[in-house]
Amino acid sequence: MIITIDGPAGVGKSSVSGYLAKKENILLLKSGSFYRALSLGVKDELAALPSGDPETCYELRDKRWQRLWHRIQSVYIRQQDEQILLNGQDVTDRLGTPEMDFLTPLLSKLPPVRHFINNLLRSQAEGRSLIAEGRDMGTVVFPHARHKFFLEAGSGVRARRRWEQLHPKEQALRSLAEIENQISVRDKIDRNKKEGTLRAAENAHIIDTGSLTFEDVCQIIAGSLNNRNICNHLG
Ligand SMILES: Nc1ncnc2c1ncn2[C@@H]1O[C@H](COP(=O)(O)OP(=O)(O)O)[C@@H](O)[C@H]1O
Ligand SMILES: Nc1ccn([C@@H]2O[C@H](COP(=O)(O)OP(=O)(O)O)[C@@H](O)[C@H]2O)c(=O)n1
Repeated sequence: MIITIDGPAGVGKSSVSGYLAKKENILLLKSGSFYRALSLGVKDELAALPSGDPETCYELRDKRWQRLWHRIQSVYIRQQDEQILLNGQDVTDRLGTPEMDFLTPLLSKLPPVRHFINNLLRSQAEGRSLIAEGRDMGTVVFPHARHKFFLEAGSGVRARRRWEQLHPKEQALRSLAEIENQISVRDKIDRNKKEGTLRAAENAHIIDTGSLTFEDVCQIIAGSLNNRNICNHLG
């Protein structure tokens, strides 16, 4: 059984899918973590590009692109339990930084990068029951998934949730408006990708989480899965 949960940043994908995967004792594949790990792996090459954006050199297919592509193909990413290993090293705690928030959409909008990660995700999933969360799990990576969900909420609500996740020291340094702006920039890139566009699959159950609690969302999904064992202590 494959369950997909897609949606934009801060909408609740990772917390809801993490909870459900634990309750069901099935694999959770966080596709964003794979894109983030790849960005971390080629961060120096990205920084060397003008404006740090690889799109131009990809379109020109020039030497800089060949160097970057060669480097991408040499990166080895694997999920082990809940950890993400980059070339054998646990990098899970290094993936959620503002730098990775910025770099990852720039890399993930390139079609060959998406094909590279899609193959990795499918190979991790082979023959297993799982929840896959991200942007295009229900539309591209697992189009035949039995259960598809798409979470949405306004950027203001999502920014507040992200801000509340920060340590008080970081909250003092970053305003809500700055975080909302960064989320909107990321949404724009993710919604305008040539491939793997952020959008709901036609047969996805769309849930607006903006005015719902975490528990509400879990219950709606559990109800839709028609599985009383999931979230049963919540209801
Ligand atoms: N329905 C909800 N209402 C309020 N807060 C939520 C809800 N769902 C998730 N959260 C909280 O919002 C924050 C962002 O959620 P997260 O699951 O990391 O989003 P995403 O994976 O979509 O970026 C987390 O602190 C999470 O606990
Ligand atoms: N299936 C996916 C998942 C993530 N991504 C990219 O990776 C970035 C980080 O994804 P994430 O899921 O870790 O981000 P959050 O929604 O948790 O903030 C996104 O902004 C996308 O650019 C993607 O292109 N396709």
